[in-house]
Amino acid sequence: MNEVAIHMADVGYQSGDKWLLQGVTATLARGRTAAVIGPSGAGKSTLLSLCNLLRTPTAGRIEVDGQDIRDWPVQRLRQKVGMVFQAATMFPGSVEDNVLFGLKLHNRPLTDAGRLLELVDLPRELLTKPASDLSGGQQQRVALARTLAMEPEVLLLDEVTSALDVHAKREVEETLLEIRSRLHTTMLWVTHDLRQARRVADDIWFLTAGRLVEDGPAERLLVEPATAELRSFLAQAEEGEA
Ligand SMILES: Nc1ncnc2c1ncn2[C@@H]1O[C@H](COP(=O)(O)OP(=O)(O)OP(=O)(O)O)[C@@H](O)[C@H]1O
Repeated sequence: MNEVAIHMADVGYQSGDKWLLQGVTATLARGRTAAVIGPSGAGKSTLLSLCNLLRTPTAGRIEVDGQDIRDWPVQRLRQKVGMVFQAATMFPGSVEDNVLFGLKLHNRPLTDAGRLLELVDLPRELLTKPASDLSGGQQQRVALARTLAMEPEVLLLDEVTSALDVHAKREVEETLLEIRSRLHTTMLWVTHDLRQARRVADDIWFLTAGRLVEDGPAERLLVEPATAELRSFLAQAEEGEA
């Protein structure tokens, strides 16, 4: 197994005549979590969407496990690199139908959906309930269980707690951290919440205006940012927290 989970080399993404990302080069080692931070519109979601080919990079290359993602069969890539979004989408049907959705779609052996629910701290009694009856926090956990059913090695998390109230946010965050320590999942975690980034990140990727301005260990970047851009971003975010 490759020690590098994700490697990006000079990655760019163009939409129309606008480059939404340019010259992104970064490496995420297996088992680590990088918090992707930066101002609104910096390209954070775009960067995530390139990693499982929801969008195709216009320039450069992205490797997962040492292999160019364009060489992966896309279903295999998406099984290996799972994604969870800000607003959990529940499919019509029961919680169980939702948890097993990906496995059925890919004709994979069905697993114990109750065990997956327990992994995300939900009681298995919920399996038979209509998914639409659950609270936002519970739906986000079901979305996570649905992704975990595919046994991904990498999780792309796009503001997964930002639609939740403070209590549910901390709970879903804790669940993710437990999953990480149990399954050693590598995570690329977009967040607007600097406090959350401090709690969860091994590494920081700081994007602004489509460029990766700084990346490296969180304990260094969050304490001694090298660039004026990151310094000013952190100062503003800290002001917002006060
Ligand atoms: N398909 C598209 N075509 C053109 N522009 C787009 C497209 N998708 C996103 N954008 C623009 O690209 C830029 C980057 O968007 P993106 O959603 O990746 O940023 P972000 O850092 O995740 O922002 P936020 O923190 O607000 O979610 C924004 O200016 C956005 O308006």
